[in-house]
Amino acid sequence: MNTSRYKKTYPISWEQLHRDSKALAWRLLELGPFERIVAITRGGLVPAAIVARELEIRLVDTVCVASYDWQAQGESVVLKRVNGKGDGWLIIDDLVDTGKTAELVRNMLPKAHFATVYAKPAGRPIVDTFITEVSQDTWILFPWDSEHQFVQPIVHQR
Ligand SMILES: O=P(O)(O)OC[C@H]1O[C@H](OP(=O)(O)OP(=O)(O)O)[C@H](O)[C@@H]1O
Repeated sequence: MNTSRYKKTYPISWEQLHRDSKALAWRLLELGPFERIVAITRGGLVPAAIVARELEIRLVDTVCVASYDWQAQGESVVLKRVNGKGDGWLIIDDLVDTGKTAELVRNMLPKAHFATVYAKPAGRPIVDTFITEVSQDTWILFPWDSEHQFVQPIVHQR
């Protein structure tokens, strides 16, 4: 595991994720209509469900991408594709970081609108719409990857 590129952690609660995904839906409302959502697994699944609910989109597909080098963001492999050019489709992911995943999926569906909830500077140019930017050296800790636990008072954390 290579954690060296992260200096900060940005923990996100379920409530915040819900709120940010709804903010994304509000923005996408202006840019649609979209006939179908393509969620990038696995991180895109929860935001895609929220956006699908808010925009009343009932056609939801998945593109399944696995990166085998957790936190180091090494090679990504497409495990499942969808066919089509993506005209009028909406691709949803939780995060664009280096932009590698987005590039893969954009090549697959060049006409689709690409939206993420969070974006880091390196990946930002490749997405059409996002809500919150975080710095490149921040590790976004999603609610499905974490649980509540005791922490030391901050005076003891230095
Ligand atoms: O811009 P990139 O550097 O490609 O990183 C962004 C991708 O990384 C995360 O997925 P992850 O590889 O953690 O897989 P998971 O969603 O299945 O956990 C996230 O959900 C994006 O798909």
